Amino acid sequence: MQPGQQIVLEITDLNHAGEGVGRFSGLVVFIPFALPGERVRARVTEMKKSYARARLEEILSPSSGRVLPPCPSFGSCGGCQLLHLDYEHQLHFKNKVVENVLLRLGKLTEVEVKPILGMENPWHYRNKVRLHVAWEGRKPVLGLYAPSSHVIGHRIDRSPCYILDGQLNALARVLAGLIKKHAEMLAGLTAVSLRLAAATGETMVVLEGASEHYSRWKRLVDELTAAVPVTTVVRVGARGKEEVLYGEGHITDSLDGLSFRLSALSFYQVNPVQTSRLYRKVLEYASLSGRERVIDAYCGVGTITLFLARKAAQVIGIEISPEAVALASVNAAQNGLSHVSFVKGAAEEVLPELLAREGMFDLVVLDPPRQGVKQAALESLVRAQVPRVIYVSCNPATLARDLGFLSAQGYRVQEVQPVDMFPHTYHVECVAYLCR
Ligand SMILES: C[S@@+](CC[C@H](N)C(=O)[O-])C[C@H]1O[C@@H](n2cnc3c(N)ncnc32)[C@H](O)[C@@H]1O
Repeated sequence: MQPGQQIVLEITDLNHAGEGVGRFSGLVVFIPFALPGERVRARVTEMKKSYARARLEEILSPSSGRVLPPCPSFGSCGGCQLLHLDYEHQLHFKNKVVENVLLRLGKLTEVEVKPILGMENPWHYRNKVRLHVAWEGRKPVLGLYAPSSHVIGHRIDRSPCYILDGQLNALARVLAGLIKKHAEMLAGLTAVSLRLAAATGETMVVLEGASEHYSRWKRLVDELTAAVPVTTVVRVGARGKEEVLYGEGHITDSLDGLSFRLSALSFYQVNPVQTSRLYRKVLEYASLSGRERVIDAYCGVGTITLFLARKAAQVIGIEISPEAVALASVNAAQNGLSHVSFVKGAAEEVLPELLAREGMFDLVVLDPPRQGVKQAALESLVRAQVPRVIYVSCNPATLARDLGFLSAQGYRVQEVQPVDMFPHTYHVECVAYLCR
């Protein structure tokens, strides 16, 4: 086999990124957009020692799960990878990814992986989008990047995004028109993020970029806020410095009876329907009686912390971002939860200190970024013999690595519940429950 060669092969699997996997002359071949059960013709694009990559050219016999992608940008936009696969098959694929990775990377042979919690309506679910501004000569174009590139793959003025909330699609269209109209004033604008608080309808627009002429961006803000309901507009400049251009600089959402203030850079789950199911699962595993002392590590603006606090005696949140910690404290106060506190710092430093200094905690919740939990934090759980741990993860590979470590150190992984937070993409969220 060599680059440029045409090959015909059967697709037997999908890899973690949703690409078709087959074999040719004994070598594994990855083919984006090919599906298991298909026989395809493909052209080899890359050869490595242990695998090859190829471009799909013709589907000789299609999979029963293949559907026509509704979005005209599918394939050229980096947002969705699975729009060609029907939703039931997507859910099945995600369950398999989790099972395989727990076995392969975590060496966990006896873990029960529950059937993934899918969405009843898996469309227009996202409450946030980051749109890039690409300058085609002097003309700015607003859209989503193509896969692994800095070229616009989906222009938001031409067609809506099928996984983005309808209100944000409408806002994005108006914004794209205004950006084109005011092109000469917007030098330096690189990206625009839109966020919706789905329960309250409040919206935030975040303009990103560096310019010597920010004052000129004001025209855009004036016209935008006159044309569509926008709650606040913020500019984020170099080193994450925020400047409020309109409104208060934050929006407020509510989830299961709790309200959360969010600012331009706060982490907040992007799928409100599934977030509620995810957090309820955490609460179910926590099975709190009201007497427990709990730590919520990687707590963001205090979302899971406050869910837990309604049922626990004490909850301490740990978070590295000072802005998120400040919002978490505001959120605790505005929900009237006074037995909650937050510590600013890295979980790998704060968690060992808290566990050594503050006596026994009944439960630790972990919800790290994609890199997973640092070794020092995991070791501190083992040392302190924390009886129960709940691990929320957006990356099955690091989840498997960390569960593998904890299970070798005396924890038993009772159950793993995948939750489909990101339909039509290869991403999968999980909640794992562990006991000593
Ligand atoms: C996946 S988010 C979870 C936030 C929150 N639990 C939620 O559901 O909204 C991960 C959070 O961890 C924070 N973070 C990243 N690295 C950290 C570290 N080393 N120690 C503590 N927090 C960290 C990020 O700022 C982010 O708020």
